[in-house]
Amino acid sequence: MEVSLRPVRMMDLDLFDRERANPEGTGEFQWFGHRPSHGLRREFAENGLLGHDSGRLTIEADGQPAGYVTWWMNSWGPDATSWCWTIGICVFADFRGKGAGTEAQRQLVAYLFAHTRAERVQCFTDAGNFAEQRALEKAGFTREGTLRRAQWRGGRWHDQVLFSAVRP
Ligand SMILES: CC(=O)SCCNC(=O)CCNC(=O)[C@H](O)C(C)(C)COP(=O)(O)OP(=O)(O)OC[C@H]1O[C@@H](n2cnc3c(N)ncnc32)[C@H](O)[C@@H]1OP(=O)(O)O
Repeated sequence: MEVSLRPVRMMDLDLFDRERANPEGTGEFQWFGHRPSHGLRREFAENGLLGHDSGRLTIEADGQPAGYVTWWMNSWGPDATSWCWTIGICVFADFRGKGAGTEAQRQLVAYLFAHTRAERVQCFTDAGNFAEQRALEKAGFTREGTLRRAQWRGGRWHDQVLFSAVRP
């Protein structure tokens, strides 16, 4: 499967909404209940979802929109000197398990190191999300540790696993 990342187009927003509408679309580890979509549309109108401190690109697989990757700024100290990117991903249900998630995250890390001065790209995922953990390892991320009871979802707390890639 040919995987690439490209800027989000207006028509992609409906696909994102469709995928965020229920747990089948988001996957069990990303379902946090119903959430508004107007913020995403407002941001799209403002900057095409390519801001200086966050961004989103559409994943294309064999020319079809197949999901999206996101990134946003986090800091482990003063913002000016200790910021890094945290990334997220959703591969649409029909495209999962075919390598798109691995390749999209590999390409996103290369993109962020090429176009920003980040030293670190990090990512956290549910302790039970083995598909994402495997995809991250295949994409070159290193497992750093467990964040205990860090995320509230589905009526209880969930451990998260932290991964990172540092500038080669
Ligand atoms: C940082 C975050 O954003 S965390 C949230 C991640 N997003 C989600 O969970 C949303 C729903 N899911 C998805 O979007 C996708 O399934 C992703 C992003 C998690 C993974 O992308 P995919 O394209 O499905 O993964 P890809 O096919 O590249 O690789 C998955 C790997 O996990 C393995 N895998 C899948 N399910 C399991 C499982 N239950 N246990 C162990 N390994 C598994 C696959 O076999 C494959 O490894 P392999 O190539 O060695 O056989």
